[in-house]
Amino acid sequence: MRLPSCMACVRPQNEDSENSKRIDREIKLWYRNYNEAIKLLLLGTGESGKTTIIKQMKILHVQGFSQSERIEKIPHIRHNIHESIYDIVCHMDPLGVSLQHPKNAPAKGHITRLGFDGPAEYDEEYYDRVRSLWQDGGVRECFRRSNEYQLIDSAEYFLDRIDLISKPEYMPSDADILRCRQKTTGIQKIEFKVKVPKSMQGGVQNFWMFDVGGQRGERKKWIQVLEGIHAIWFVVASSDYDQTLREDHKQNRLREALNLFEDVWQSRFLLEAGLIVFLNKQDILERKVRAGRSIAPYFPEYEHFNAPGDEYLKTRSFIRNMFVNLTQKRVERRQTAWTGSGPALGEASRPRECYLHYTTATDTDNVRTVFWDVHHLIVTHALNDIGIL
Ligand SMILES: Nc1nc2c(ncn2[C@@H]2O[C@H](COP(=O)(O)OP(=O)(O)OP(=O)(O)O)[C@@H](O)[C@H]2O)c(=O)[nH]1
Ligand SMILES: [Mg+2]
Repeated sequence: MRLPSCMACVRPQNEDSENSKRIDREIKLWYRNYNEAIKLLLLGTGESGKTTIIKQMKILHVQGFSQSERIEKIPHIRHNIHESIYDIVCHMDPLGVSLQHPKNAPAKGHITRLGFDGPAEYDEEYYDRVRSLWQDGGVRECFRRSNEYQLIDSAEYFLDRIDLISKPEYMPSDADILRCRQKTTGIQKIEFKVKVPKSMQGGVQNFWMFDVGGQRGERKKWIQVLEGIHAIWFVVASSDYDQTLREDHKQNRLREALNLFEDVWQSRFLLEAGLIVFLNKQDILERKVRAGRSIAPYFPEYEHFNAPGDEYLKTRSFIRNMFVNLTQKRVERRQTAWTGSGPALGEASRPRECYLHYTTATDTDNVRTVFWDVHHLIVTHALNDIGIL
């Protein structure tokens, strides 16, 4: 890591050695304070779970969600209900799926006419329509085929809770906030403090965690936060193997994650940053695979892959393996939409390592465990960088 240029000019000319030592001490102290925070950056494609991890950091390391923050989420949660039912019913005709009960046709027509934005007011009449549609076998059939169109992951979670959410006194729980889907645009930062073990100089360590939007149109903003990052958490929606991107209906979501990971791994801006991959959405992956939806039609290489365990364990090992393989490929510095072009700056000052974890970002206990596993690694990496360890 380089000294900031403002620090390079504090050393006076013709200093005596005592003075020099004092100034060195001051610089080191100043440098410590200046770089006090360990900077983590969450990267990954759209809907992989980056913001959900930020929310977990708020639950685990800040004071959680205040009453006013919970109230702020209510319109977004209600809109998640609307966009879920809207996207399902709008895809029934294109997929050739009919309503089980023709009496629900007026409700379907009404929801479709409301458009994506939804009703001006979420009243009892609106919720009754959504409720009867969600109980219709045809709507469920179209929901089961949601990998063939774009539907938020929390659709079932919120549609199942419509009775609770429709109440005037409804207040979102932590679980509801973790499930609420709002696309990130721009860059957001959360700061928190974590105790450092005594074996590693003790005290308290500040963290700054940056969250960026993962959809293609958002990635050109990433360059603004790459400088001085200690570790990247690269988040992958492992369950997306049979889905296509919202922004490009021809591109498989998991393939996009693999391509993006390769760009990040090879980026000359991130050579010194530690890299931790979160193979996220394990709960959905397990459910899908156990329901008989194999990864093989989308990734034919799976047929030749051998690993112990049942179909789910084998699938998750296969996905892990695809990411590990990319870290073992020869480095080819490439121009990408988000790093621009320019000369390579040389290789990293130490061998690069990549750590992979299976995660379910909506599960606070799981994120707590994974955070403690990676925390030790990140602190070591960062303290090494500033010459403290
Ligand atoms: N079931 C389940 N849902 C998850 C998991 N991780 C994230 N989600 C849900 O997936 C949706 C997308 O998550 P976000 O955290 O908004 O994704 P993101 O990576 O920030 O997406 P962008 O902001 O578009 O880049 C949200 O509704 C989350 O609740 C998971 O492990 N399991
Ligand atoms: Mg986000």
